[in-house]
Amino acid sequence: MALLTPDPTGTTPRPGGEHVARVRGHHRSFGDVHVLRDIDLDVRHGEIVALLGRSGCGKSTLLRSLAHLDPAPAGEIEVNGRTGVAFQEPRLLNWRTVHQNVALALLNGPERKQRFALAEQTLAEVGLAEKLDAWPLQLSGGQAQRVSLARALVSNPSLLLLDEPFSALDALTRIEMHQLVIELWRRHSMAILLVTHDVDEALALADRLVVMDGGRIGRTWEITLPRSDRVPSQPDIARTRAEVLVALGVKPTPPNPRRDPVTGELGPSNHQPAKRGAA
Ligand SMILES: Nc1ncnc2c1ncn2[C@@H]1O[C@H](COP(=O)(O)OP(=O)(O)OP(=O)(O)O)[C@@H](O)[C@H]1O
Repeated sequence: MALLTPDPTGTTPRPGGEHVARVRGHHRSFGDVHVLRDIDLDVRHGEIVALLGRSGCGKSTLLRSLAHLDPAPAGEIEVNGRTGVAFQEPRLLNWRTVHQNVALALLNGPERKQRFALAEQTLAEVGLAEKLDAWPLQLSGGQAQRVSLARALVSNPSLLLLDEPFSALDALTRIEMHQLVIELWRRHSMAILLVTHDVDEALALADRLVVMDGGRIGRTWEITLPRSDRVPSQPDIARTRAEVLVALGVKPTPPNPRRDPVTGELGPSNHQPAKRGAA
């Protein structure tokens, strides 16, 4: 049975229940290939869940089901309220301005003036108030991804779905985007489901980490520390990081003793090669 609750009109009130999304027994095949098997997943109101897994394990397929982008979902998929989606590529319309790109996400919603006012407000939230009239091709990769975030947020979703939205960005821009996501999450009281390959990104952003393996949900870690305390609690984070990597099939890294370049012996060395001509 497919139980879908899309909200194209944007009129569904915020639900009082515990879960913003609830998936039960979801499976998905493409021809003979079973990509998702018997998936159960809950996303609670206001939490950030990171979905990790090796390439091809079915993360994007699950996210597409939650975003109502899959025409053939199987099992029970219930989403309370609106969803917004941002993908790895910004997917902007190059023949529309930044302002128009964001306003278009509200096409089935309020009247034109309000659509553009909401788009302007959301673009200001992502730091692009000055770029309303810019064309997508005039933007940097980070700016384009901010527009994509604004487009996902403008309808005030209760569940923001992010499919590796920062993986193509440079490291510094990625850190800025993480800070932006946390700011937006605080302001918009929404839940976020983040698909990522990056364990450190997941640890930096998520309240809960879910690992997928072979089309199934595997282990889950609750990050119980308040977000503000997360940075000082490095031992907990390091342990979870190591466990997640093992769950992803990455062998634990052995200690990395330095091999003395001259003697070949293992262990830290302050050996300085002798200067030419020294006695
Ligand atoms: N429309 C489709 N038709 C046929 N096969 C598909 C389709 N969409 C996805 N698949 C297959 O389903 C599997 C899972 O794809 P999916 O994109 O969900 O994986 P993923 O975990 O998100 O991978 P990545 O991390 O590399 O993005 C892959 O083998 C993919 O080839």
